[in-house]
Amino acid sequence: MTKYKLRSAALDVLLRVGDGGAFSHLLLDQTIKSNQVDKKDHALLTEVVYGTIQRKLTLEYFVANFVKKKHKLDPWVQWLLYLSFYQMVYLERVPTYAIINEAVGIAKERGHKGIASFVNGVLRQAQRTGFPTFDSIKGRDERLSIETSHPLWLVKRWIGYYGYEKTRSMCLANLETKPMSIRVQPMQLNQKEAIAELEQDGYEVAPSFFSEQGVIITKGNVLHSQLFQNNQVTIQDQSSMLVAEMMDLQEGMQVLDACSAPGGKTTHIAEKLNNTGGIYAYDLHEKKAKQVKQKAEALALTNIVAKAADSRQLDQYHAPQTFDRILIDAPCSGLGVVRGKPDIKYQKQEQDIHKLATIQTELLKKIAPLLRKDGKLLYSTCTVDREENEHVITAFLNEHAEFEVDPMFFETLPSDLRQSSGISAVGLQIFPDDFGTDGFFLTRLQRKNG
Ligand SMILES: C[S@@+](CC[C@H](N)C(=O)[O-])C[C@H]1O[C@@H](n2cnc3c(N)ncnc32)[C@H](O)[C@@H]1O
Repeated sequence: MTKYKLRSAALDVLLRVGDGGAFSHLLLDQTIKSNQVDKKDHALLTEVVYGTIQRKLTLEYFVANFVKKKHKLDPWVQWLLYLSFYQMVYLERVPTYAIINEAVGIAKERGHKGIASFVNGVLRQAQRTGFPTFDSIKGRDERLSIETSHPLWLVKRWIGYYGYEKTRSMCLANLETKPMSIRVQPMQLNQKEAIAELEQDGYEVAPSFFSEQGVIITKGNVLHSQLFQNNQVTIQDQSSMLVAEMMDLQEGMQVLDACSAPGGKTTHIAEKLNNTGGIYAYDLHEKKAKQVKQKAEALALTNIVAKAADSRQLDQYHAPQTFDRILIDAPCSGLGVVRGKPDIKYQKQEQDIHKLATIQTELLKKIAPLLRKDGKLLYSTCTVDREENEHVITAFLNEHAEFEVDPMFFETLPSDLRQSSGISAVGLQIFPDDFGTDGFFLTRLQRKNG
């Protein structure tokens, strides 16, 4: 694929993400497949698409500096300018003349000569004068919002919760590339063996302290490795791996996974049970339950029953105090994973958080009675927001005097996490700038005297 076609494909993805709201990682995978993008070009296409979305607010600010009536431009012209500016500012290895030539070619093909000459003029002016700094933006919060490309409401919300310095640090971390991590299938090999095999194949890797099954990939595309192709490892963020690690699982247990699709944590739980006991894995729709079944099959795990149901109604199928362990990996705003899924930060609105907090509270209220007397319930989200995390737990505990946070949860955390600034009386908030992982919240509840 020529570099020109590659950028044209990137523009198609951006247009659909920008205007249709489709998730970028899914669309990118489809584009790579349908355009038969060479393996060597995957990285550039991915970088241009993710980088442009990641920096969208900054790029809008740059474009507004050169084009007075930006809103009058067709969306594809706007995105072509963002895409080109992204490369000019952040991709030093791509020569500016090539970026301009290709943008002009795309503009000619999709529009007409007039648009091509407009695009040429804008890009050449930026090349001549350079890009504006952020100093002239009035207001500290506004400046942070544009400089790090996080919506102003989110910046203000995080500052309110965590202070300016922490917010700035999180916003900057969200612009960096996160190393991929994998979870080793323990019935096939262990962390040490996986590390040895990957190193032998030229990967640079390190063990994760979040999970004895976790391996961090610092160099190399693990999707191309034999271990991944043979289903001996699965892709999972380290924070997400901590969830099953903190469930205090033992062989033979009966487990409920109330929000299970696509099955990352269900299969981890199944592995920790060494394929014994039983896991009821629920999610809202048949299609989602199928994802869990497929993941279980791929990893040769047979202790999972995946079903479609609204988990707020599980009392119809299961008697009170049935399960040894329960996981509520709740639907959430996903603000802890914007580094890997940058479109989330523009799609989510503050009202979504309020709605999600209501669902989370309902899930907890309806599911907690299914926990056995001496059982443990783990609540987690992949978001950084007190309303969905600490406040949901606090409100639940205020209304359910028979439950408490399990003090052993804190004592059994990996030691680096025990020192973390995200520890509170009701759980652990992992921030995206703390350990190079996704932002996550987790806590463990039990019945008092349990
Ligand atoms: C954070 S995701 C779960 C990720 C999953 N635990 C994993 O590790 O792969 C939350 C899931 O909750 C599901 N969900 C939302 N509301 C639900 C409900 N009322 N009952 C059951 N599942 C629900 C969503 O469909 C979504 O798949």
